[in-house]
Amino acid sequence: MSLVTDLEQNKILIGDGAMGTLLYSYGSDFCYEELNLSQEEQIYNIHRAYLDAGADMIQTNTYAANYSKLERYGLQDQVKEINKAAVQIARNAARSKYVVGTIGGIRGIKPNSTPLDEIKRSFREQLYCLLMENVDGIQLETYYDLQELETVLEIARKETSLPIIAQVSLQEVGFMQDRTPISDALSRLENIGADVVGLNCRLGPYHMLMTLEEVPLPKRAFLSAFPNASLPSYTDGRFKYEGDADYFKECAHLFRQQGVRLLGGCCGTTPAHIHAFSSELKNLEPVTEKEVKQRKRKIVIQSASKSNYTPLCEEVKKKQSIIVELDPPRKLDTSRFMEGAKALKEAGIDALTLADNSLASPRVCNSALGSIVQSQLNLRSLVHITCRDRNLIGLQSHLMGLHTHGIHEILAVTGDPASVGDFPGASSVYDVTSFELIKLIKQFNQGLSLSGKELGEKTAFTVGAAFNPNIRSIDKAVERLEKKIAYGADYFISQPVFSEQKLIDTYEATKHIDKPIYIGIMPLTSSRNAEFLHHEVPGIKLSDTVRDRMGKHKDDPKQACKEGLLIAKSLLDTAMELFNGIYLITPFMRYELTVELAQYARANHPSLLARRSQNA
Ligand SMILES: Cc1cc2nc3c(=O)[nH]c(=O)nc-3n(C[C@H](O)[C@H](O)[C@H](O)COP(=O)(O)OP(=O)(O)OC[C@H]3O[C@@H](n4cnc5c(N)ncnc54)[C@H](O)[C@@H]3O)c2cc1C
Ligand code: MET
Ligand SMILES: [Zn+2]
Repeated sequence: MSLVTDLEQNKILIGDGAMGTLLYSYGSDFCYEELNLSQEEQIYNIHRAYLDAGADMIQTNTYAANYSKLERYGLQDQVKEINKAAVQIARNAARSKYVVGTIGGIRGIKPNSTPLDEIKRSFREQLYCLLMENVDGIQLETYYDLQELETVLEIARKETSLPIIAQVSLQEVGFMQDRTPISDALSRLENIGADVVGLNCRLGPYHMLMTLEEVPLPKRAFLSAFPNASLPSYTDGRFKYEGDADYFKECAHLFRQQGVRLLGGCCGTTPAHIHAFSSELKNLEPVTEKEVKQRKRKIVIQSASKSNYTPLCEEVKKKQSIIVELDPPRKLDTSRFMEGAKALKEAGIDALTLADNSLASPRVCNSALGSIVQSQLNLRSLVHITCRDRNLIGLQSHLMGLHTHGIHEILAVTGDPASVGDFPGASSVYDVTSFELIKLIKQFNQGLSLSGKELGEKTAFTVGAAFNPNIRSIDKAVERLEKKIAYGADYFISQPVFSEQKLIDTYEATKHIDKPIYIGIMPLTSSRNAEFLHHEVPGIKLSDTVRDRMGKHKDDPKQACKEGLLIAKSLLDTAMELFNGIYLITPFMRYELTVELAQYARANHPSLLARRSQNA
């Protein structure tokens, strides 16, 4: 008799429930799979408890017993011992019941770049260890990434004719993380040769049942479901699941009605949940027909404001343009900031850029100010977003807020680490890199959140990325530009450049790049400012001539400032010969300096002037 023949003979089989969360509830907090070696009896007792509750099939305690996951505990060299012990314990407990060797997905819910090659290596090793022992089948479970599951299932199918159960985890009702409908995912797994296809983990019966309503009965496979007990709560520093196993009694019938033939539990479930399933379904046959619900197609609409919005990067491709950074204040009074924004608007700039807590110190929220600037001054705002201050939840909520405020221009940057700022103990989040942030923003333009959830509208963001031409090897910086383009960057904004030769070198190194580059120009305000930048800011080097020129006015702040403006104007002239975009950086809220530079550019560079009169 095999598991599959049992299923073929119109039986509903009951699987076991959670292993990991049960061990956690008993106080284990290390590597659950290691317990196969050190706490054999405890694992045996858990298996027995599930069997006594009515399970027809149990899983080996090997969910994470592969190289990639054991490596976190320094146990990567014990893959064989751990899997071997797991099967032996389960086999002893199961007696005549089925034992399946469980292998869990490696890629989690967070976008995870564990390469497929590593996954394959890790998977093969664990699979061989399990197959060498006496298992009745293989259970592949908790796969968020369909590509990963398809890859490992293909391997497993070639290696064994034993029954294979292949289960994905829901992202939301009806869908995988990459927006593949669950019905398509399960049919692909069936086509690769899985004997049982289904769902496990992350969500409970409610979401799984709604999903299964849209899933037809597979033709050559059987359906399985291993729901979580509930959503978890976090209380007193511990994760907890609702313990109400009676709820699973009613659910058992609903799963049966959806055509499920193998029913077990995942996180938070206990022997009591499995008993609820088994006692309700004991004498019932599975359904052989079902009505499948068709999902209503949602229409994703283009953002209302997109139709009449011309992105900065489109404008700058045609004519030169100037954007100016004016950073939100560190204090609550925003009057000088607003005066500056108004003066810059009058000087004819194309956009105001607002940093995101630059140098990792808190400032008035740039999106709040950016929104006020747009609505009160009718001046385009370009807000910077760092990966430092917001986790994936905060980042996405922030993007939705920007969209709501009609802000479409974003500069996506890593962000100076918290250690350089006013709160060195604060955490630097970095859930995503600047590359991934660019991609995430572009996904919003498809109307999808990071996890593939529909946003109901497409955003109209254009994404700038940072470019640092001041590093020693310009080629490396250019490589990063190319990579950022591959991730979706529409244009670049550079760190300030302080030498004409550097401008020329930068032009030469980037002239093949077909995305606009805004070259940074920042007026020096004093000799001390020049020396600080030269000596203390990574990557920035001033030429001797510039330092000498500023040094001559060490004791005369007014003259030093004038000299700084002269230097900036000269750099501006060169930059405007070479680049279409200019990015003026306002030092210390001294907007009169960037106003003067913007006016100078207008007066001295006809192409910019021409565009102004065209727009007028
Ligand atoms: C125009 C502009 C605006 C900025 N605005 C802000 C802001 O609002 N708030 C803020 O906190 N910070 C801001 N920064 C600073 C920025 O976040 C940091 O300078 C960051 O280290 C570089 O940003 P990035 O996203 O381009 O980094 P990336 O290019 O993604 O680089 C990420 C990491 O790789 C390293 N790296 C970069 N180039 C190379 C290379 N060639 N080889 C090897 N490693 C490399 C970097 O040091 C960094 O640690 C801004 C920078 C620029 C240029
Ligand atoms: N079967 C595994 C366990 O219960 C599944 C975990 S899903 C994160 O430990
Ligand atoms: Zn689970």
